[in-house]
Amino acid sequence: MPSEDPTIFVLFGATGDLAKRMVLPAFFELHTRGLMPETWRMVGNGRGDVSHLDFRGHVKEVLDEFGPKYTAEQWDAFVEHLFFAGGGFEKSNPGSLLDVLQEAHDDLGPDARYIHYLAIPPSAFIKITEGLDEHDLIRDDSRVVYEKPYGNSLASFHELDDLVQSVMKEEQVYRIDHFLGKEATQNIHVLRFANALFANIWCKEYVTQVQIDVPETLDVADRAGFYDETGAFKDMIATHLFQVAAEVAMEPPASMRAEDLQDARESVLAAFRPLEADDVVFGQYEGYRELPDVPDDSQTDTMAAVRLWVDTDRWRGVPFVLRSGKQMAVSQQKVILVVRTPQGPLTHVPASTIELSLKGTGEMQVQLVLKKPGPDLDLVEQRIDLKLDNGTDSSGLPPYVALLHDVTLGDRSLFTSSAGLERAWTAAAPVVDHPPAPVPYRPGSWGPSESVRLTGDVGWVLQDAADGS
Ligand SMILES: NC(=O)C1=CN([C@@H]2O[C@H](COP(=O)(O)OP(=O)(O)OC[C@H]3O[C@@H](n4cnc5c(N)ncnc54)[C@H](OP(=O)(O)O)[C@@H]3O)[C@@H](O)[C@H]2O)C=CC1
Ligand SMILES: O=C1O[C@H](COP(=O)(O)O)[C@@H](O)[C@H](O)[C@H]1O
Repeated sequence: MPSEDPTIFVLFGATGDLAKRMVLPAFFELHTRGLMPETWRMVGNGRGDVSHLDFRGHVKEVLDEFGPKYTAEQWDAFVEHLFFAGGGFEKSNPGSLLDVLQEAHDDLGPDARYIHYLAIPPSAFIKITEGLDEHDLIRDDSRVVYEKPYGNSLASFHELDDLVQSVMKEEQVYRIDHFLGKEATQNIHVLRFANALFANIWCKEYVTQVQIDVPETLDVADRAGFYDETGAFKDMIATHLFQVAAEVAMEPPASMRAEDLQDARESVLAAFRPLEADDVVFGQYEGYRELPDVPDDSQTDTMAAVRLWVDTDRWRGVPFVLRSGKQMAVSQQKVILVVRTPQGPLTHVPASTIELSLKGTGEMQVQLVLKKPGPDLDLVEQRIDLKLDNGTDSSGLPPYVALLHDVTLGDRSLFTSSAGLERAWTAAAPVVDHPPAPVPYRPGSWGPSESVRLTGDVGWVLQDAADGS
């Protein structure tokens, strides 16, 4: 359902990497699916002087590389909405943005609302926010989308958020964490709250460990400068994987409305125990320091694993073990609940697992212990595989498309809140303040073997399955 409000999107960082891979294709997909507001314009912004025509050419190239297949008619209908304002944008110098916005208002009317999207490096968030305030571009109906990471530490989170809260209301802020926008992440709620089979075992009495394992084969060569300042812990663990952990660990919300879901996530984030040194292992792949823009003595983590404790009655004593890294053995995104073995007549039974893949529309595997057909009571492990789009005719919306759509509709349920992020950075603070030295690992491996210690007797489920152990 599209919004009826005439809308001017301002895309800061429109020529950048994220815009190219995700945001511009998301605009196109929303438009071709008929989900954009009825009247809209997008004004790209950047520091260079790019004509409207050149920007349109750039967007076409981007779509050819990263977008869905499209027809000439679809492109023609889309391109007329695209404009560019160059010369940068800040408090002391707005470049050409104000003039280009005036032209947009001449077309869409003086009351067209603004949706600002900051697809720029986090170091520029403050400068652009101050500029928006100075030039009266945050009105009562405006919305502002911030990319992640929203802060790099508890202190920098506060510095940014204090400014943001002073120039707009919390309801106007959309802090993106695209893992919350994944179809499969949203399915965690439904799987759990719609099926007693899962609802009843979603607690410490039945689950012995939760693993959120996101190894990537990707390297960081094309964004090494950014990555070296960030590292795996901040890029993935304290951001995306903490939010996914909160989705898994939350208490049932009062309803599925945005405020109730956010409340449930915030409450459980407050129960994340600040990490201790013994709960963290950092790795760095061999060869990383040879990349351009990476110092020879870089201590940046290209892999991080943590054991997180969630101090609620539901989860006390159950480790949530989170791992992610670059140049690892496989690319997977799994939430794995390791289920306790029942007390009963069968002994030495392997643990069963519930595995949820966060990729695409999601998949679920349940690993069960069954009787091997035959005269003896031999046990065998079997997997049930379920594609979560099975039996439906819908492929869902990719995360950036879904989240941008939610921004146009004013639905903040899949965005992080100020209180929630403060709690996440508080739990992460001991590691941010005193990061451990990274242990070297071989590219294409599972990272340093030291991380196995965090999983206790369980071991890394994904890794053991791949190794056949
Ligand atoms: N790339 C990715 O895969 C992902 C990125 N993100 C987040 O998205 C945001 C953008 O990332 P990405 O696109 O990779 O970054 P880029 O380095 O590509 O920067 C985006 C654009 O921002 C503009 N820019 C750069 N520095 C400044 C500055 N100091 N002041 C104003 N504008 C500036 C540049 O445009 P110009 O030169 O035209 O001014 C640049 O093209 C970041 O917050 C990042 O963490 C999140 C998930 C994934
Ligand atoms: O935000 C980020 O996410 C990607 C992984 O995203 P996905 O779309 O493949 O699920 C990660 O590779 C990147 O380092 C990080 O900045």
